[in-house]
Amino acid sequence: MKKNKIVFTGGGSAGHVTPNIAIMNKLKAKGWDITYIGSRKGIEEDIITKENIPFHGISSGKLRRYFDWKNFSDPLKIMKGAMEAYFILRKEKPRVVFSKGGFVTVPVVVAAKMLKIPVIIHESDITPGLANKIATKFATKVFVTFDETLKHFPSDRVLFTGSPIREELFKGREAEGRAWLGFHEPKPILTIMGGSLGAKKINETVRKILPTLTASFQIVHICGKGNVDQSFQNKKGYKQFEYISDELPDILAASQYIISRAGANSIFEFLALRKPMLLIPLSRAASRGDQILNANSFEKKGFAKVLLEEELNETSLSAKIQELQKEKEVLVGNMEKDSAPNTLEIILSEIIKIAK
Ligand SMILES: CC(=O)N[C@H]1[C@@H](OP(=O)(O)OP(=O)(O)OC[C@H]2O[C@@H](n3ccc(=O)[nH]c3=O)[C@H](O)[C@@H]2O)O[C@H](CO)[C@@H](O)[C@@H]1O
Repeated sequence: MKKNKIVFTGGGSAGHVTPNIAIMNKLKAKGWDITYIGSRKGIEEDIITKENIPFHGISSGKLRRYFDWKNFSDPLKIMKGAMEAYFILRKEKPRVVFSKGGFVTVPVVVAAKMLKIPVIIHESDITPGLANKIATKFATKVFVTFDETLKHFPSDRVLFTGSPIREELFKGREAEGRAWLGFHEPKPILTIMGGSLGAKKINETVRKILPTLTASFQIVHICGKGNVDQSFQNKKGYKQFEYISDELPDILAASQYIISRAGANSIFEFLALRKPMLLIPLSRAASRGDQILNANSFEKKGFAKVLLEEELNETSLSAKIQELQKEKEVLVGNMEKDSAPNTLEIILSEIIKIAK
């Protein structure tokens, strides 16, 4: 077995990748050697190679609980992925595989189990996704972001850690953010983030009320790959991006308000940065409803306002933004009182314990 090697996996959307960065950077600083396995051509390849971490791409397929013609071809892709993962792990000989979820992780954890390599998984959402449900069967330990999630996993293997947040996010500089955006007016900045892959209905509704919005705010709109609308490119006080990487800390530092999907990692980042947020969770029609639970938990704790996608239209969005402005101080006050666990320390010490 090679000394000090840990393999990370996770992908499909940025939420299954960015928390790994927080942990990998800390482990690297402690002298651990890190390698990543993700899907070929997935969002993870770009994000991870930018971090200078060796990346192995494998074949991956989606697991579905509903009929789709791809249900015939995807199992073959998953089997191919498992074989590829098996040979990578056999060569890399890590002490632990850390899996952040997403379909690509299933073949990796299966291969790790075959090679008797301990597996740790992290579940970000209140209820476990299908990939993590399967992966749990092969896991030595399961970390969870929400304490409400503890009941969904075997009590002897689950640990409440909270959400690992990249350190860079706390180093944002407001003035640099405003300068980079070219926002020089005193109006507050409202950042709209439709999840790491974008959100069509949020994008459309925002653009419909843009004249009203830009009268009160300067708008940063992260709309997802292929969703930038060229007809709004020269609109004053409105900047669109497909995805923001290195500049995100500065932009969040410059933002007074956030409108976002309720992806677990994003909302814990906004909480840590004390940003008043309006959450528009992905609907049950398009998901298993995990974001609705995430959003409801944040609303109940007084950290966020929530607008359901089914109720999203120009009028409801405008009204909720006004509520957000009115309740800003209360929301920030509640966030200030939150005592988050010492996530990175807990996670690092558990990983190292299992790796030894
Ligand atoms: C459509 C879908 O299945 N969404 C799921 C996915 O969301 P998604 O991938 O959108 O994940 P999150 O909102 O949890 O995290 C997104 C991450 O990407 C970063 N980011 C985002 C946009 C950007 O321009 N730049 C950037 O760096 C955010 O700071 C955050 O760290 O994983 C989450 C965590 O399991 C789930 O809660 C979501 O339900």
